[in-house]
Amino acid sequence: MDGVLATRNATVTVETGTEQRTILHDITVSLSSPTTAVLGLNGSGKSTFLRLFNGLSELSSGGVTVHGVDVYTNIRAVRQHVGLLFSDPQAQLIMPTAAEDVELSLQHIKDRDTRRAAALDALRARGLEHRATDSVFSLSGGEKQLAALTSVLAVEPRVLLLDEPTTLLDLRNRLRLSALLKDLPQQLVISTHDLELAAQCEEALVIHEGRLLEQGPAGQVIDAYKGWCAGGFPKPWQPRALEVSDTDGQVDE
Ligand SMILES: Nc1ncnc2c1ncn2[C@@H]1O[C@H](COP(=O)(O)OP(=O)(O)OP(=O)(O)O)[C@@H](O)[C@H]1O
Repeated sequence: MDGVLATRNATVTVETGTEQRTILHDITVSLSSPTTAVLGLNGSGKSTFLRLFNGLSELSSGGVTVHGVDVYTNIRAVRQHVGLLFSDPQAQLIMPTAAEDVELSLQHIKDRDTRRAAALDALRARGLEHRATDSVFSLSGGEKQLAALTSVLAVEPRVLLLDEPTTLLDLRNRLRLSALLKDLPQQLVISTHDLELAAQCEEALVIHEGRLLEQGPAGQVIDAYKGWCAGGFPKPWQPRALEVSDTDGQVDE
C-alpha cells in the first residue's frame, strides 16, 4: 500500500441543527499517482474529501488510509506526513508574522538563530523575504497563500493536500505556483476549479453531490467534466474508471 491514499466506503454525515446531511456518500477510491486533481462544482464535497486524508473530516462510516496507515486511529502520525494547504490562508497562518509562522514549522531546529535563518531562506525562495516580518494581516491574499505554503512545506510532508491553491493568486503567482508544484517531491492531491492546474496532474477525479463520479487520466476526466458542466451531470451516480485502450487510445467505460 506504500504510496497510496485510499478510502473505503467513506461517508461523512453532519448535523446541521435541523437535520442530518450526508456530504460524502460511500466513496471508495485509491490515489497512487504523484499528482491528482479533485474537480467538482461549488459545494460538491471536494474540501471534505481532501480533508479525509489528514483526519479533518469526521467519518461516519468507512475507512481512510495513507500509505497503509489508518488515518483515524493514527491521526498524530498521519499529520506528520500529510500537509494541508487551506483554501483560506488566513485560517492557517497562526503566528503574527510569516517568519514566525515558518519558524513554528521548523521547531526541530533547536538553535534559534539557525531556525530564524532557515525560515527567512524558505521565504526568500518564495519571493517573500520583504514581507517576512510584517503582520500576516497586512499581506495580500496571494502573499498569505505563499507564506502558508512555505510553512506547510517546511515540515517536509510526504503528502501535500492543496485546497484551491490558485484561487487568490494573480497570473504570475499562479504560474510560479504551478512551476513550484511540478518540482515538489511530495505526492500531491489538489482540489481546484483551475483546469489548467488540473491538466498538469497525471490523474483527476470528479466529486459530484458528494459522490465519486469519475476517476482517470487527467485530460480525459477534465474533458468529461467540462461536458457535464455545459450539458448536465449524469444520474444515477455510477463511478466509472476511465481507461485508455493500449491499441487505439479510445476511452473504455
Ligand atoms: N460542518 C459542516 N456542516 C454543515 N454543512 C457542511 C459542513 N461542512 C461542509 N458542509 C457542506 O457540505 C457541502 C460540501 O462542502 P465542501 O466544502 O466540501 O465543498 P467544495 O466542493 O469544497 O466547495 P467549494 O468548491 O465551493 O469550495 C457544502 O454544501 C457545505 O456547505
